[in-house]
Amino acid sequence: MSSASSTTFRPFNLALIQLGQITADKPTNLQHARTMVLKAAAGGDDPKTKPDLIVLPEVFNSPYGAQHFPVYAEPVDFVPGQPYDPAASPSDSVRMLSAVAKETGVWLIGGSIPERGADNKLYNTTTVYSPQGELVAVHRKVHLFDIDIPGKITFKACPPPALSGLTDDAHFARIGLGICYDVRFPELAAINARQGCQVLIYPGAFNLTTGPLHWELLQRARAVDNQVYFAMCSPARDLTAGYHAWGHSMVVDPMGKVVAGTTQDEDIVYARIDPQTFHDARAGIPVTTQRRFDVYPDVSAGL
Ligand SMILES: NC(=O)CCC(=O)C(=O)O
Repeated sequence: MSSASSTTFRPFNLALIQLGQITADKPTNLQHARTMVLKAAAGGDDPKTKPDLIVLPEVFNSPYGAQHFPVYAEPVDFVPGQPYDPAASPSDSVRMLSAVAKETGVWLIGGSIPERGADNKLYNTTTVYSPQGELVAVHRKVHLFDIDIPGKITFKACPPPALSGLTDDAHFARIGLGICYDVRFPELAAINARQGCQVLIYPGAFNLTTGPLHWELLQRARAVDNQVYFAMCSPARDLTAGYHAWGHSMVVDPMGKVVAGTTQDEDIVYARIDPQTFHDARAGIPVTTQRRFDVYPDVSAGL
């Protein structure tokens, strides 16, 4: 992994798949996700949108809900620093994601899946693949979604918390990963930005109560706080499902402008990630060099 100061940042194309048709049948979900990755890889109407990096949403292979995660969980058995052959993975999802990344020759952030760890605990896990199909990064959701807004939404987290926050050095940028509720914790994004990430990508699935109020607000806040590109990729809304996702997958630039997005249906959002916008934001409003850790030393501890 390169150091923060030497990280490359080149223009690249990003595609977010706002996946629909997430059913109770996992093989059907995997097949549909694969079809949509192939579609996204072909690019949109404009050939200039052909993506270098494709993203799937949070929990793309299972219905969303703490009662479903133990049923759909798969072992991944990835140990950082040790060789890992995705084609021989015990996870059906990992094998599919690796194969489709290789087939299309694009980088792939495989949304997230319920994972059963070697410790027999459940995790909500993102896996990332190179265009050769290698598993290059794994992120386990750090902050678990556990809220109670009376009369609106109550969601109890099932898996125990896990720490990770791995970043992925793709050839064009350093990309920081989080999952959904992680966006509410500015510290995680700040740490990744200060480790040199220029782009933060969080698969997510907000709901119809907090989505309209906070989904865009939080992404624009994290983008402006850190002067980075920020993107979240949601499942499409399915009112017949137990959990109603907000949708609205979007990409925000380092000035806080929403540069691409969609509404609630299945769709593919294409965006051009432009390092010039990143450099201009940091040159024009130089907060990244103006921080006063002498005044707030507790925040700098450990970073
Ligand atoms: N999947 C999640 O973590 C949902 C988070 C959410 O909806 C929120 O309001 O936060």
